[in-house]
Amino acid sequence: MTAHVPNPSPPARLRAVHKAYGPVRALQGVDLELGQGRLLALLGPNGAGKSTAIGLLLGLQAADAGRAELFGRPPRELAARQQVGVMLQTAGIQDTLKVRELLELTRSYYPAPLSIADCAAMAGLDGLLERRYGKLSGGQQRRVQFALAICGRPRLLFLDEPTTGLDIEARQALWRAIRGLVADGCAVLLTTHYLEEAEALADRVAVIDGGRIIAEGSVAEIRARVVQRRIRCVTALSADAVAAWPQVREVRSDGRQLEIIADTAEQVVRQLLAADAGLVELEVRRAGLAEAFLELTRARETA
Ligand SMILES: Nc1ncnc2c1ncn2[C@@H]1O[C@H](COP(=O)(O)OP(=O)(O)OP(=O)(O)O)[C@@H](O)[C@H]1O
Repeated sequence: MTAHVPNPSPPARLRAVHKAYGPVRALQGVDLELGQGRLLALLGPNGAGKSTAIGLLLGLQAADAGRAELFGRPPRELAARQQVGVMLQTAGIQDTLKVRELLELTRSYYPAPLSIADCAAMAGLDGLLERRYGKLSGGQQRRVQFALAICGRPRLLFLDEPTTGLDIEARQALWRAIRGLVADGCAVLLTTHYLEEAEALADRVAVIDGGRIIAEGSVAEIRARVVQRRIRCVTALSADAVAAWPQVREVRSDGRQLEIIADTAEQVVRQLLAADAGLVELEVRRAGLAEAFLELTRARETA
């Protein structure tokens, strides 16, 4: 990597941003900061304000109050834009062009782009360069979109649902490429509905709901907001009987297995084993990011 003069301004920052569309208050005082070499996952239910936040950072829309900055500059400035790569859900890519032509065109906007061979290797485009974009499968098009996002050697990358429609192998390959970019110092803002994707890639997670950041921290910190344990087993005990025990919050049965959500595991497991000597397939796991996310957003709904 080239040595950069230390720059105190983070790659992306929203400061006390408000944005309304008529009566809809899409963002209500949002602060967000993404540092160099970091991956921030922005999570939220439909309509939470994620696209609006990204739109402001890309300079596609203007804030009603507060500021959006890229590298300390207004997002529309060319110097800021030339350091940014973008993979949005609405791609707007000319589908009569061949993949190689698309890459050449996009590379020409940047001062020091990657070679076509490097883009193809990083995005898994083997054998696709001479194909027309419009004739590719959805997953192949997604990989081309990723190649176009990274071809300018960006220091800041926006990835909006990057792995939607990719098979497991292609998803893992993309995750490897994203990790490589972050290790090289690129800052990445990721939105995803796959919480295991955020869990696998993010240093930090910001949960947005109703236009406000309702939680922010490392994956472990967000996970720790939910202390629950999930206990699974095959038992002769009924779901109703177990649901009445102290520390048990919820019990579900699929007809074969019970799934018990509890505040702590030990006491419930002891009680299960004491009550059913024939109990098998016991499994205890802590809540993941998905459960934490659901609990956080549900808590806001009922607040
Ligand atoms: N151009 C617009 N005109 C009017 N309302 C809009 C417009 N764009 C977004 N909204 C509204 O603003 C709110 C935030 O929308 P936004 O698209 O930012 O959410 P999101 O978190 O990206 O949702 P999704 O996960 O569904 O893409 C929603 O209530 C949405 O209906």
